[in-house]
Amino acid sequence: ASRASSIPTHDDVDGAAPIAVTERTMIDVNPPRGTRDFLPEDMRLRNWLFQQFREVSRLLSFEEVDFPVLESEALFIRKAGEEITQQLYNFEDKGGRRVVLRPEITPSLARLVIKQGKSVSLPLKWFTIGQCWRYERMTRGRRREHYQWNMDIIGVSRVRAEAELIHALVILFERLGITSADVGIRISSRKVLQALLQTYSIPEHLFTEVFVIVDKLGKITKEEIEKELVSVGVSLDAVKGLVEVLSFKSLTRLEDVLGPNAEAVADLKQLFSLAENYGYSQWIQFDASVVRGLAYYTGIVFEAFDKEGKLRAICGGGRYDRLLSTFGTDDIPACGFGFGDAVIVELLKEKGLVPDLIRQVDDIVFPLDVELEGPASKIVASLRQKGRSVDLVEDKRLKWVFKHAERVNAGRLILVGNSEWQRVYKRISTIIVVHSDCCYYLTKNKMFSK
Ligand SMILES: CC(=O)Nc1cnc2ccccc2c1
Repeated sequence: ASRASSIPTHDDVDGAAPIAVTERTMIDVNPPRGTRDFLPEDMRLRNWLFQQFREVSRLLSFEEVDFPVLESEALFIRKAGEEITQQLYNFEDKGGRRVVLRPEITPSLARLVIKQGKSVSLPLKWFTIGQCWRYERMTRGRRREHYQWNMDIIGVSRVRAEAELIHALVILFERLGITSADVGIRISSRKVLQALLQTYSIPEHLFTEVFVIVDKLGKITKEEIEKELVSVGVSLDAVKGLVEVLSFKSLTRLEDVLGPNAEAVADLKQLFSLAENYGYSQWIQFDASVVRGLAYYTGIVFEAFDKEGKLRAICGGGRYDRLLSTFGTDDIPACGFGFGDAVIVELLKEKGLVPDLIRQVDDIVFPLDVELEGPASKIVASLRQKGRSVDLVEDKRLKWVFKHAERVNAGRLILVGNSEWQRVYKRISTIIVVHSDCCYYLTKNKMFSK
């Protein structure tokens, strides 16, 4: 909590005549619940991470796009019971419109693709990094906002698209110094569950709800999962069958159950074969329990996880071939992933991989006399003109300036002096240079280097 200033009020000072006090209470200097400020050090890490995201996007020849954080609520109203739609940061604006702070990026991307219609040629490979919001009861003390890197491929129906997206993830992890011993990528397909639900003749309109419930595997108990499945109308023996297949970790076992012509098996085999050629097989594994919690996935789904099992999913994604048609246009195949800025930083800290991002300044300019402010300004202007970052310092003692030069890792310290100073520092010209690799200290008429 912020320190409130303590001004005596009437009751503090007994007996005194009431005095008019202008209550100077401090505003709460903390950001809203569940949100963060970024100090320079935090911002250097965030910018470094986002620079990695951008560089990987460039390597995959994705183009950057952006959307408003504020969206129409209608874009996110879905009836599948997803946590994300039950925590909408929604409100009515002054025009009486129902709006939200977006909880995810994909629906905005779908909206823009539809808006562009024929004016964009497919396939599209778009990426963005944007803040997403959720309104969580603070009981869980979890954050209400995070930044997400999203990569999406629109207009490619073959699993080549998923293979490309997974390549992006592998490149990103490798760039951060993370290996396949630290992180794995679990891959499955919603067509696995779909095929099973059909064998148990469960009606299609239940599929999405079943997916969202099954995604809670590992987060709630099996009994609760079974109870929720039965409550949406899945027969008990179907539940048993589902849970059994969801424990599969081998494609051949899956093929035994679904048969060699199952689409799910063909897709996954093709994906694992492409992975061989990309050279990232050691990063991926089939795991039938991966369903992901978003209602709109229709095919391959994947998520990256830390092999020590200490953290929540690092990122996740999948194919969503029906989303655009639910927004009223013809089917356009699509797949993508979302990669949050929180878990990855926790992982980097765990692995000691957080880079040492020091503050850097090329030059510090310090006029030694107040009447040298003018000449100092000329020096500053010419240095900045040359593209050097310059920190102009004034009203400080020289001792402080030297400390500051070290603190900000200055390449050079430029003291602007005049003839008097030359007499004082006999052997020193008016320009004293502090090199980053060795500092020159000045004591009374004597100079030595560290
Ligand atoms: C670990 C973390 O901060 N997760 C997080 C934080 N804020 C969100 C906001 C919207 C949607 C998902 C979110 C997820």
